[in-house]
Amino acid sequence: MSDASLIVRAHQVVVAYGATTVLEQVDVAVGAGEVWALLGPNGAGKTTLIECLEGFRRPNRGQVEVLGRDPWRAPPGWRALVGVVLQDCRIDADLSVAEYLQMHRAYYRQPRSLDDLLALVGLQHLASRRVHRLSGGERRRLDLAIALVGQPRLLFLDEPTTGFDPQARREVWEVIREHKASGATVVLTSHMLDEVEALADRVAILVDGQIRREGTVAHLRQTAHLPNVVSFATPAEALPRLTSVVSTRRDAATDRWHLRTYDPHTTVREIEALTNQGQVNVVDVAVRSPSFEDVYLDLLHHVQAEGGPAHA
Ligand SMILES: Nc1ncnc2c1ncn2[C@@H]1O[C@H](COP(=O)(O)OP(=O)(O)OP(=O)(O)O)[C@@H](O)[C@H]1O
Repeated sequence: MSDASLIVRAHQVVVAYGATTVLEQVDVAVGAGEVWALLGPNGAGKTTLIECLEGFRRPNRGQVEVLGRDPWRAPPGWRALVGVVLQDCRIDADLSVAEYLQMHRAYYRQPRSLDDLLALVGLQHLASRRVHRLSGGERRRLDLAIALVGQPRLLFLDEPTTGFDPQARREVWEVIREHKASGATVVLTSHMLDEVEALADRVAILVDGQIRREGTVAHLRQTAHLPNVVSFATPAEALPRLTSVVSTRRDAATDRWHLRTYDPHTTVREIEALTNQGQVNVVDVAVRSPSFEDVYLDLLHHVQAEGGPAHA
């Protein structure tokens, strides 16, 4: 990726709070139209890094360039190109949803229409509701609408769907995908791994102030190399040995076997063969690949065991 195509670039960024260094020579490169997700345990330094990219914090050392500018010294026009949904947006104003959005629309030369914004986040029916009377999830939707008022080229989303019901989460994912489809770039921070898997083109894992793993979800899955689980129900209390299986476990309460395997196709064929030979009577075969949460936890475990920095 050439530097010219980068929307977000950080080079050797260092941030310290007093004597404690919380970001250690962090590099970031996010291209136009990408959804880049930043993961990491509590206290890893994610918010600190994102604040540097948003221009709310000045690194002690290193360079940051976002949309071609140093965010810390960027001109007012730059901020209009950037949308931000913070983790905890407190809105104290005694305004209705529509009035609040209108107030934000006034900051932009070419804002989205009010109707468009309300429809985008599903708040049409609450346009006249006082903002302070919104539920947590409804307020979060308003936060997203505010970030999208100016049709930003770069959108920062910090835990964007906290407090959303499952249907609302999917709707917001669609909004984010549509925004990306319009050519915008998204920087996402979330502890919800299904959300990250659904949205992110690339994922970076920050641990103790260093990006220790980075890549597509598929790449990280391969790196983790976790087994699949083939499970099925059978009254049989013992199974013949299957060559493709790493380990087996029987759940006596449900008469269900769980077989860990790196080659689920072969395992399923081996089970079919046993059934055809009349050796066991197997029903309800299911194959489960590791979730992205399993993958993340496994990578984190390895990173923490390694101690020092080691990029995947
Ligand atoms: N203003 C501050 N002064 C001193 N220490 C701070 C300050 N802000 C954050 N820290 C510390 O810096 C470290 C990184 O904090 P940061 O908020 O960036 O982590 P995070 O990865 O966003 O965590 P979380 O997932 O819990 O939101 C933490 O140990 C935190 O306690």
